[in-house]
Amino acid sequence: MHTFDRDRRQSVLLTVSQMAEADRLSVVAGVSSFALMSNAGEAVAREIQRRWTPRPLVVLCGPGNNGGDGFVTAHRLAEAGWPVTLAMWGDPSALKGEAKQHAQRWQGAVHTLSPAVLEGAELIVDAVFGAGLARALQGPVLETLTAAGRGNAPIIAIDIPSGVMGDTGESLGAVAAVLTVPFFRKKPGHLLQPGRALCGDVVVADIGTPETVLDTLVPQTYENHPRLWLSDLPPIATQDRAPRCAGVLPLDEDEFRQKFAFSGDSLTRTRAAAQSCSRVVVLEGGDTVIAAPDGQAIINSNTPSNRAGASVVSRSIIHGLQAQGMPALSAAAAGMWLHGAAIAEFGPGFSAQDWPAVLPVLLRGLVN
Ligand SMILES: NC(=O)C1=CN([C@@H]2O[C@H](COP(=O)(O)OP(=O)(O)OC[C@H]3O[C@@H](n4cnc5c(N)ncnc54)[C@H](OP(=O)(O)O)[C@@H]3O)[C@@H](O)[C@H]2O)[C@H](O)CC1
Ligand SMILES: [K+]
Repeated sequence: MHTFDRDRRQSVLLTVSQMAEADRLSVVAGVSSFALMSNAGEAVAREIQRRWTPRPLVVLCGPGNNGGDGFVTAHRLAEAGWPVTLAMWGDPSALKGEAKQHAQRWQGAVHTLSPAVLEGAELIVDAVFGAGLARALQGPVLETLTAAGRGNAPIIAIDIPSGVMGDTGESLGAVAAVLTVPFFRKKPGHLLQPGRALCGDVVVADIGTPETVLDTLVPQTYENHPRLWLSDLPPIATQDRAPRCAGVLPLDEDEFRQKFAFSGDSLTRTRAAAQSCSRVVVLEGGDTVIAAPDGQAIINSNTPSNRAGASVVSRSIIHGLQAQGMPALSAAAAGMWLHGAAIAEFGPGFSAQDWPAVLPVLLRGLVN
């Protein structure tokens, strides 16, 4: 995990402040903020056109750059012949920078944000707040998004559903999207619950951010993926009952609360626990977090999101891997990922005894 190679970069998660820094570094590297926003809004339009034929679509814009992206998406889809209605929360003349420039290119009306603008909508684009969410939704924003959530029109969120905190996945009034399009990399809030469930499908768009910005940012959080640990994987032996995992402390929510008093989101709590006990800690759940004492953390995204309670199977796998010399963080990440993949492949009835038969199938899938 300590070698920051090209493959592992694909799994990086950036915090809200790291993403802002990535934007700043992109500009230094010669990609303008105007271009980043064009690329962002166009990417969202493209993802919509890939999935739906033209139909009445309402874009809900906010007062910052998330709203700016929404103006670009609206502009691009209207150019392509879609019937687009745009509504904005806040005063359009107060928009700044590239959001203002992109808003000026929008030829249609700018309606005031209210539930009434949703009338007749068959698709809704949520571009109210993204990374800049600073407090709970209220007033017309909350009323309009709540009405959108109650209706039948699918919601597409630009960057992250408005109301989900990018660093923690906490919801401050968000409604569920069917599709979320973040840019460059995901943020922890796309994987931590309830954020993960509110995002629907997550499709990361390339908006021209140079990969080299990651050299400066030195991220510490990853989405679990075999590319993080495959090269550390030994042949596997398993135990048939839940063992003590020497360098790894796997805990479900109840066990965690009995042992630690940390509060906050699961990423923050697991990191704090790992640091305090100088071991790799796994907090099992629908958004399992694996954290090392040095601050590195991996969020597992292939476990069913309604999962709760301890898993004898994943603990057995972790123990088996560790017993064969796999480093603790890699063993914990591999164990959780392989368990999630096994459930997806063979169903929840899968047990530790099935493991020797299942592993080759999973490994073949990975190699292919
Ligand atoms: N690399 C990238 O990911 C890029 C992302 N882009 C897009 O930019 C947004 C982030 O833009 P930013 O302007 O920083 O933030 P927002 O648009 O999300 O919102 C900021 C404004 O919203 C106000 N705010 C925040 N929370 C609330 C609330 N609950 N109620 C009312 N108003 C709220 C905030 O007001 P303040 O008073 O707190 O200042 C701001 O006015 C990112 O999400 C992407 O969509 C770039 O376009 C391309 C690169
Ligand atoms: K949004």
